[in-house]
Amino acid sequence: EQLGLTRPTPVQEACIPPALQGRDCMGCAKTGSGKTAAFVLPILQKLSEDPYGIFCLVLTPTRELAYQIAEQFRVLGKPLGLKDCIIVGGMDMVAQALELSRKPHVVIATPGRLADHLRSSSTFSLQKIKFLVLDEADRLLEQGCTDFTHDLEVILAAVPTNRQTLLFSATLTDTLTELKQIAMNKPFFWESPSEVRTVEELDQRYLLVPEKVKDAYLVHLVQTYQDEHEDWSIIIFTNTCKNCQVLNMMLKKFNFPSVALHSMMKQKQRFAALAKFKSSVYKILIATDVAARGLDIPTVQVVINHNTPGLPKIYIHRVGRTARAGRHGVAITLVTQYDIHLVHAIEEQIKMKLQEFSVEEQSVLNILTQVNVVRRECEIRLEATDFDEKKEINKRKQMILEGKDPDLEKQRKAELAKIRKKNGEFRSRVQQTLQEKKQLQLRRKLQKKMRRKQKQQPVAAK
Ligand SMILES: Nc1ncnc2c1ncn2[C@@H]1O[C@H](COP(=O)(O)OP(=O)(O)OP(=O)(O)O)[C@@H](O)[C@H]1O
Repeated sequence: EQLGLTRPTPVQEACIPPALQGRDCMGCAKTGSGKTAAFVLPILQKLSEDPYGIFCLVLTPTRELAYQIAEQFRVLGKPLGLKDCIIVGGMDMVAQALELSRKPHVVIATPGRLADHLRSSSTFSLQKIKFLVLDEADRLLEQGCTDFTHDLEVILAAVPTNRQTLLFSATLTDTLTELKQIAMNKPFFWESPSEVRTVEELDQRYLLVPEKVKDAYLVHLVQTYQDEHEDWSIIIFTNTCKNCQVLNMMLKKFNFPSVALHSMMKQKQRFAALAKFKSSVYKILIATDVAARGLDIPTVQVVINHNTPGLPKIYIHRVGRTARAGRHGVAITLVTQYDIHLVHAIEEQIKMKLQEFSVEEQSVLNILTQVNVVRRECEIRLEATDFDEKKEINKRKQMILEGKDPDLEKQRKAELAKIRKKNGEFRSRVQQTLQEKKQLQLRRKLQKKMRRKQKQQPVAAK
């Protein structure tokens, strides 16, 4: 009541009772529908009945999301005097180990850093946890650009089997089989009943643009929003860290209040950028998919996809950063001639058609040359800062911070690739042998049949 939550959302209404009854739960509900409170509330209820630490472990794919979930635990758990602890990469490991040893009630972690702690320290134990939560569960199991599977193995080996497991996401269905191996206790499964996979309050548009004039369209869209709206904030998603950085430099050149968020930034810069965007110091956040999932920023009215997402799932999460908790929002996807098949795949998945967004072409043409010149200038400036080289250095630094040896990691990856290649070759050899055997059997059968026929023919002739 104090927080203005007067009625449960459908996913809360469906999943809180079975969670309170002690059942494992898998909740698949649309973006912005209150999945976080759907697991936080029953956990707090159970914790209040039998408080101890470490009572619950929440895993989530990004560091920003871990802080956001912790915030929800803090707000809802304040009357209980809840003690939480956030374990994510890019932050001081010693301080984290100390916090873990103090037995907080709830640990909210990204898998990589938590697995590192488990490998390297014996100052804490997850052996007694009652709840294991995987938020954005499908992402945690995917082998995407960040592969969590090895770290998950380490974590799952450290938690008890008699725990209660809660899995949530807006896109669970592709990974159901894998998820059931984690929520083993005949999980209660709930999926929002609507066929369309995005929220009704979201106006979904596409804008067909030639690749070379994409940025001019982007500048035009942002300018229009700035001119026509008083209270506005936009997230622009782009495909790479470098593009994210260039676009931010470019929009700044045009005096737009923008800030970037991507994985090549230092963690402190990432948090600062997000905090300033949340508090509307900056009205535009340019981000890679590190911001695609889970972030709950109610003021975001527009999402612009500077590139069409390659996977419908990513589209669903990106556009879900607006139109949250019953609010309205717009998502505009810039589509080039090469991306039309991607839009079709998205439409097929979300079960609805995107509508065309109309733009006054002349206004775009008027700024085209200027935008392209500014973009080129920004690219040259960025190249001068060794951004690509930094990427390599950052990767190595990050690994060292996480207690890994970069060279060993490289070697490990190469060996893994070798094993995968060998396995692939072995599989194809087996398949080939099987096929050859099949053909041989078929040939033998045919020969037998022919022989039988030949034997019968002279008899018939007689
Ligand atoms: N019962 C409720 N009534 C009103 N608002 C709610 C309720 N429960 C949660 N909310 C609010 O809805 C917003 C979205 O919730 P939340 O971030 O949990 O969404 P989500 O389903 O996890 O979305 P995503 O799939 O994008 O991660 C939050 O600001 C939260 O405070």
